[in-house]
Amino acid sequence: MTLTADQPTSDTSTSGEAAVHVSGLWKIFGPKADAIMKSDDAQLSRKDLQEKTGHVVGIRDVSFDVAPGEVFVVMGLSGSGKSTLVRLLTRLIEPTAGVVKLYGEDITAMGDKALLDTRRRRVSMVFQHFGLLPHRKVIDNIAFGLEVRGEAKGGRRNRAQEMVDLVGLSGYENNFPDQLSGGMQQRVGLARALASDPDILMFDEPFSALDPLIRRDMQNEVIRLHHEVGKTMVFITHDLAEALKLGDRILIMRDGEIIQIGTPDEVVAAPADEYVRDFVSDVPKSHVLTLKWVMRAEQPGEVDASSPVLQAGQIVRDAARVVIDHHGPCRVVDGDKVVGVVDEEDILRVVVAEEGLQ
Ligand SMILES: Nc1ncnc2c1ncn2[C@@H]1O[C@H](COP(=O)(O)OP(=O)(O)OP(=O)(O)O)[C@@H](O)[C@H]1O
Repeated sequence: MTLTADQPTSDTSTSGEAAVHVSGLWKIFGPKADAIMKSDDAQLSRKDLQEKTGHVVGIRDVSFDVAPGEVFVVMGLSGSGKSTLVRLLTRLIEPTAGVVKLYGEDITAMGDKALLDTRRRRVSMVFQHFGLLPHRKVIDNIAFGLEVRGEAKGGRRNRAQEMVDLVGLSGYENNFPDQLSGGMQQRVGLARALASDPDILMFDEPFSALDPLIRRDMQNEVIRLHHEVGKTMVFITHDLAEALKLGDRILIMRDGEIIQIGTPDEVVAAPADEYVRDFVSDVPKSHVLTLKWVMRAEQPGEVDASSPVLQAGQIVRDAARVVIDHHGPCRVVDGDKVVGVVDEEDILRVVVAEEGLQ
């Protein structure tokens, strides 16, 4: 979600119990992964390890927490390890080392039955290929997970109908998947994922196959649904614009490693290295940066109690009108405390730098 004045910047550390807790997670692909993990070879680069042993490092020593209700985006180029990571989060593939906890439950230590149960209760996945059952109507596709869970027919029908309405598919309940457009099929996928009322929704590049306008609609749909149902979301994408639009925080991966974790404005304003800088170089800064990145220290006497007040977390573009209309410095506050000032020039500097990009 883009940050607005009344949305606090999400903290990079999470207090209390995390929705997803990952620590020291590794995945090495190949028959001798466990032996490699215990040897010095684990320290080799992905390329060197592959050349020496034929094994591939999918994920290397990854740790992070996702807070309840957060939209956490994992982004990276093809081959960076995004799909491997999301599969490890539900143990669809076995980690070579490390711990994954979902709402405090250590799934890496569970037996098969407990794992299945936790997966069913806690998580729903939405994939790029919708995985709809072609011979079932929309409503029965949506109810499928509830059926597997053994819920009674009446209850699951009602729940599925609620989900049909929630994702805007009313009137299409009795259609078959191939009678729907790609965007509508993905809405069925979303409704099916939500039907079982999971704590966490995981999306693996769900909109990559959709054309740009439908894709934008679906991104807005995810934002709307997040406002309505408030679920924790882990969203995988290779598209930076999508990551910036949806993420409270973004994890950027390269070669199976974390390069940066930050809020959209942190990633754009303070890229961790050249790889991230390259990614964000085309981003229109005024759409992402918050006032905290463009404000300056207050000079004595330049603002007073009548100067407009703006929140440090407000997006530059959204604050521009107030600042420009005021014709003078405005106060920037974090909570009640004045933390800096901005004037027309500070805003224009960002906007003009952005013009230079085009
Ligand atoms: N089963 C496997 N066996 C061997 N190597 C694998 C396996 N699965 C993934 N890899 C390798 O692990 C690395 C990470 O792959 P992964 O699919 O997680 O990346 P990705 O970021 O999701 O890429 P894409 O966007 O193309 O799906 C790649 O080098 C890939 O070739």
